[in-house]
Amino acid sequence: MTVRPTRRLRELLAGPDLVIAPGVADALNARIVAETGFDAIYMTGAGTTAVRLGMPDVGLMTMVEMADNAGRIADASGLPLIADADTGYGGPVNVMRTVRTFEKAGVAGIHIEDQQWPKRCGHLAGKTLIPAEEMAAKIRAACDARHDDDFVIIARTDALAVDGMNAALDRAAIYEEAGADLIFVESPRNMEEISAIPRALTKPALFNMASSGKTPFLSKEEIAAEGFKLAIYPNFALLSAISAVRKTLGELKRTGTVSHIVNDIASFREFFDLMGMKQVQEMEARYGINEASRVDY
Ligand SMILES: C[C@](O)(C(=O)O)[C@H](CC(=O)O)C(=O)O
Repeated sequence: MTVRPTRRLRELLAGPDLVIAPGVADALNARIVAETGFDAIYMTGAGTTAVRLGMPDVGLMTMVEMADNAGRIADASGLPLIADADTGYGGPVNVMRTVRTFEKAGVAGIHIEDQQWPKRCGHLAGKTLIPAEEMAAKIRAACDARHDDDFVIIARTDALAVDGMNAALDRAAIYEEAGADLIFVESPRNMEEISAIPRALTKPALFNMASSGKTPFLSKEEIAAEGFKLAIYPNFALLSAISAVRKTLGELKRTGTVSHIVNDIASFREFFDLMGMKQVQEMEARYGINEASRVDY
């Protein structure tokens, strides 16, 4: 019997190692995360907004759009997925529906944050917060709503950038008390702030290895040594893709041909292998259809 993704995430979190979850915004990149051998995966909200809307992370995606995207990533990767669920998309009753919708999508856990809606990327200026008690009620509602006790609820606070470290840690304690399984203190700016976070908590801590440069770029050993349990790398796959696509299209525009770049990019074969064409052919063979397609591609 296959182990539920929620159980697998719980087992990873209970294990001795730092859990590393590269972020993606779509099913294709989810395949690459699985192929590379990671144990867990993250759905970035900033990346999802970029890929689905071509817009910045300022609270434009709806709950259903986010859960739909998450379901596709969970399916394509086969890995336990931690998904960005922004603010939970409303008050406690909205949060309950959010939890159930993400659960149904096959997600293993979500983080919800204490920003006011419309929220913005945690590494941008101009954030505003809801009161800590309001957020605590949302965390309680999230925990009550889950059908699967293994579904992981992560409370994120954006208070550090708004009200400072003491306020952020006070909020973290309130969210722990409300039942959060993990705590995500957004955008620590230096080693002193980074170190203070896991030390102050009673629950495991999430480290956001964001690309903004506001949080120092730490190695997995350094992140683990500080006492964090889960590290997300939201946008590095997407940022790599932007550079690669720009280079390829720039060459096409400049030279009018692709002949000189085909060896530098993924081949047609690699593309279909990555998408699971071999497995599709096996299924076709098992069900006796499409004899003609069972050739090498
Ligand atoms: C974690 C995050 O919410 C995301 O959308 O992935 C972003 C990450 C980023 O923009 O680098 C965040 O607000 O930190």
